[in-house]
Amino acid sequence: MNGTTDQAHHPDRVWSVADHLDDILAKLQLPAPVSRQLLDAQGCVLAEDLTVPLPLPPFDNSSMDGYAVRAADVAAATEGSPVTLTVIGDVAAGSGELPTVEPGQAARIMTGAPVPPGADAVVPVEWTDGGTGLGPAATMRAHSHAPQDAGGEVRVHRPAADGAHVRRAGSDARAGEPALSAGTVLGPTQLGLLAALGLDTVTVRRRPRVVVLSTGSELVQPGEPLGPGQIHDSNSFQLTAAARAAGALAYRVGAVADDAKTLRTTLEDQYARADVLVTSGGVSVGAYDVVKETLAGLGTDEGRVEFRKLAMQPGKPQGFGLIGPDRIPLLALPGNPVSSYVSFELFVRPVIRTLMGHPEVHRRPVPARVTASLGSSPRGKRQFLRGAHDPVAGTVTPVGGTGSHLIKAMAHADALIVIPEDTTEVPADAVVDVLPLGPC
Ligand SMILES: Nc1nc2c(c(=O)[nH]1)N[C@H]1C(S)=C(S)[C@@H](COP(=O)(O)OP(=O)(O)OC[C@H]3O[C@@H](n4cnc5c(N)ncnc54)[C@H](O)[C@@H]3O)O[C@H]1N2
Ligand code: MOO
Repeated sequence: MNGTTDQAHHPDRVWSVADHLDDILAKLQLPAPVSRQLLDAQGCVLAEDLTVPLPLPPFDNSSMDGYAVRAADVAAATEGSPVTLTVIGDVAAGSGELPTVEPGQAARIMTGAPVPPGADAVVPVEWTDGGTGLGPAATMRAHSHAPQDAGGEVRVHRPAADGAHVRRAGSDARAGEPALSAGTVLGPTQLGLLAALGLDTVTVRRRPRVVVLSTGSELVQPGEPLGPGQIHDSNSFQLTAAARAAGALAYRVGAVADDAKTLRTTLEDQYARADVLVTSGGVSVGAYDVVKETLAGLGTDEGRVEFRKLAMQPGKPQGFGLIGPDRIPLLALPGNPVSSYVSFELFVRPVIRTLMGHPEVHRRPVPARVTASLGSSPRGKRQFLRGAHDPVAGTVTPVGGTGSHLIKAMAHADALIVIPEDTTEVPADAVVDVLPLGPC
């Protein structure tokens, strides 16, 4: 705040979900694209338009094991009156030197092998006697057992039209045409295409490095016994896993006690490896709400974190700012486990997706019919309930109640049910928006 009347940042302002999110996204700076080896780019977003450098396939090749022939030679072939051709050799996949097929000749050819000069069609081996003289063949004989089949004669029982069983050079992709456009998420098939095009590296947006730390003197690591008043730190695991699922490289820092100095030095230690900092806990109005105390009091050189009230439930108290010399975005989420997870979905996930250049920044809402009454919802707040979504039936069933401590119920839900600010009752069979929480 600048001391004058700044309505937008007045401490009493109640922020809408959309305004808080817009403010966060507007302050992000996209990192420069990087070059990555293909498999290191999996799941990343392409940062440049790519052009096909060479045709696919690079040369005319056979789609069948059989005989490369001149179509005119076999036009009259039938089983009763086969056409006999002289076999001039084998063309295997990877063959460099190719024989020329003259009239009356055939070259035995394997799937993927280049169609030799002179030939304009391929007759599958099943339409021939395979060189055996014994009627229709089911297969070629292995070269190691019957090397003589690379020569001699073959009887062709059926005609093959010009171009039959030939995969033309460039029939998949022509040199110079677009291969993939910037913004494409690189999955297995896209990486396969890049490899086929001969590219070994690709320019992508790098995955943001997200550092997650939880705060609270009551927190104990899983695996440790609980003392009086203690609970296990679940948020840092949940949020780190959620950051990974969103596409980030996420690092979990153990829970920090409610001590301003420790929190500050712990955060400073993370500056070098963080593109985004996420904290949980310590943001409400208690006497030990150390995140708020520490970050709200940062000097201007250290950045500024603003603590806000949002018109949402759960997730009312939120902090956001840019801190440290590199002005790293920091999102301070509320400590209640459901609140921190819902806040992650609504605010941190879009940050990660924006930084990685992802075309789908937001979860897409889908309509669903509620199978039971959702009860009352606070007026003026956007409420996010947990639900089990059945996309086939188009229904959603509430899981657990509204309490933001209900960790087990959340683990059994797969969607958030969104109740708009102006809705106060949702009866059974009403249609609501749900946000499915699937992997993409
Ligand atoms: N007088 C008021 N009290 C509270 C208000 C309010 O407006 N006035 N807001 C409530 C709301 S809403 C929320 S949400 C919480 C937010 O609290 P904090 O962010 O300060 O979080 P803590 O107090 O540290 O913890 C809250 C709750 O969550 C548990 N917790 C915290 N961290 C973890 C963790 N890593 N793993 C598992 N559980 C965690 C903690 O033990 C508390 O039970 O404030 C309300 N209070
Ligand atoms: O907003 Mo708190 O997040 O309701 O529990």
